[in-house]
Amino acid sequence: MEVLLTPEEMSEADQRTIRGGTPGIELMDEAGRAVADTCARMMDHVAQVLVLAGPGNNGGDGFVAARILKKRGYPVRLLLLGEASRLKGDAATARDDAANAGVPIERLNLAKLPERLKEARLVVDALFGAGLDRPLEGDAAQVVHLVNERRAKTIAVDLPSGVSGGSGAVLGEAIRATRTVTFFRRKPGHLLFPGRELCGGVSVADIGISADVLEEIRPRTFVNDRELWRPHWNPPTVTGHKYDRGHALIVSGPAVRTGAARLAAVAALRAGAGLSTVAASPSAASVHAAHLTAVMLKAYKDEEQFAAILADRRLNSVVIGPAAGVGEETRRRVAMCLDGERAVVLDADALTSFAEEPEALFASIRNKTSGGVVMTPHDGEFARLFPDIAAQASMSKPDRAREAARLSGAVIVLKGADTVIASADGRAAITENASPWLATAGSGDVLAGIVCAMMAQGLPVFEAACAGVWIHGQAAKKAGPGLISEDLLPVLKDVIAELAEDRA
Ligand SMILES: NC(=O)C1=CN([C@@H]2O[C@H](COP(=O)(O)OP(=O)(O)OC[C@H]3O[C@@H](n4cnc5c(N)ncnc54)[C@H](O)[C@@H]3O)[C@@H](O)[C@H]2O)[C@@H](O)CC1
Ligand SMILES: Nc1ncnc2c1ncn2[C@@H]1O[C@H](COP(=O)(O)OP(=O)(O)O)[C@@H](O)[C@H]1O
Ligand SMILES: [K+]
Repeated sequence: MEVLLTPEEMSEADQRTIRGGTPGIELMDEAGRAVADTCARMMDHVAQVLVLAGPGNNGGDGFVAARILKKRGYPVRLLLLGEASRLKGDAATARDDAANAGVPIERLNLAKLPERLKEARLVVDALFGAGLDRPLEGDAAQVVHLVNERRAKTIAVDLPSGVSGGSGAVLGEAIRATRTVTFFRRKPGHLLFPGRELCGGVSVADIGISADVLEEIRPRTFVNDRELWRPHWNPPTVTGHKYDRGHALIVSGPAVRTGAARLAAVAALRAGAGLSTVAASPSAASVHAAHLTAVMLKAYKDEEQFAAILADRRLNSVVIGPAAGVGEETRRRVAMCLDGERAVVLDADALTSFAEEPEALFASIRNKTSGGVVMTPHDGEFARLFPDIAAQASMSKPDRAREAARLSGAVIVLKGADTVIASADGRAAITENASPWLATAGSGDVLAGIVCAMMAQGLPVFEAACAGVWIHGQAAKKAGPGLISEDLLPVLKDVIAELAEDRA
């Protein structure tokens, strides 16, 4: 399980380490050394390196890197943004050490920068890191613009300058790096877009901070990797029964919109639910009957018959929403699904149907005494249900999802290229295994089915949602470029097989 540290948590890790007896300058020396090592690895021969240093400790790391590279025989030049007299503490010490080692240090001059960039084979961006607290403008923005325009090979120290470590947002203007070297642990901004795209490859350097500090800091943001939820997933036992793996129920849309429910129902079965059943109106059921094999079918004429299907408690996890239709009928069915012990995945039209009265939906979710609820909105659906949270542009995606989880009581899967899963207890996981080929019609329906299957198998709700999103991403990798959502279904078998092997 990989934890991510917000800039505030990282600063706490630094401070705890310093209080524990490691001087800050030692941490800075290690950070700068890691940057210098990366520079050396990225150049096949000794050539000119240009270090751009900012006014804080990020700049301090740049001074250390310049000093070490100089000692190793690299021609180095350092350009300082702002006045040397403003440097404080460790950064001021690092500057003096670099000057004493003979590093040529100049004040950064915009007019001369293009020429300096032309001379350099590699640029080190040590302008701003975790301390970025407002948008870059003026000279700082100009510097970034000129570096990006030059398309020079660039190593970012900690973060590409201009990228927020907490949210991945670009504040004003940001460096497009070839590689980013960060320290101790990755930050959310390395995984969240647009930051992720600007980092290039990310490496994490050990700078002498002990993992013990994490016990005190208790980070709440994680990478959605396999380790996060794998301990909760089990392959079938030797003498297992299909009911041991749960029974997924997928509520279908009308006769002309049945595909979404089938995608979810087959996905649920493939993702390991012991049984999967589609519930449909008689006209929709006759369409399904021509297509379904291992998935079962139950027709219902009216609300009473729908209630009779729900009365079977073995159907322990339900998906409602894909192509369900927006309106009162869907709202009523959602309320019926929530009124019980089973786990519920609310997707697509089940979310949009409550755009006018989200509080009613949240009340039904909060009233639920057992069985988890997962909501799987994309940004548009999220803004319909949580307009006030969506309007807070400066809030990070994990914080938006956390707030929505707190408000609604559901686990929120906020979809996209960097899907975030968050729960009301404050945990949030960021996904990095998705493929852009998932942006295709019906892929969300497949995801809803997989998440439903994970809850049917008894995973706790947050872990079930994380597992579902991860498995969806792995399936896309296996299906490969050009996939359509139906292609995700057969390859789920391979993803599940690998999970099972992994344990063995
Ligand atoms: N002892 C420590 O705490 C360590 C810190 N390290 C480095 O220190 C960095 C954090 O250092 P700092 O907290 O000093 O922060 P930064 O060096 O990232 O930036 C802070 C400085 O930039 C200014 N600033 C912020 N946003 C600005 C904007 N938009 N335009 C103009 N000026 C702006 C601030 O007023 C402040 O002077 C990390 O990213 C990492 O590179 C590493 O050396 C490891 C040890
Ligand atoms: N650019 C992207 N990169 C990776 N995954 C993506 C991208 N765009 C969308 N996805 C994923 O594809 C799925 C699309 O779901 P959704 O928007 O509900 O579409 P649909 O309703 O067509 O099924 C989600 O799991 C989402 O996270
Ligand atoms: K930087």
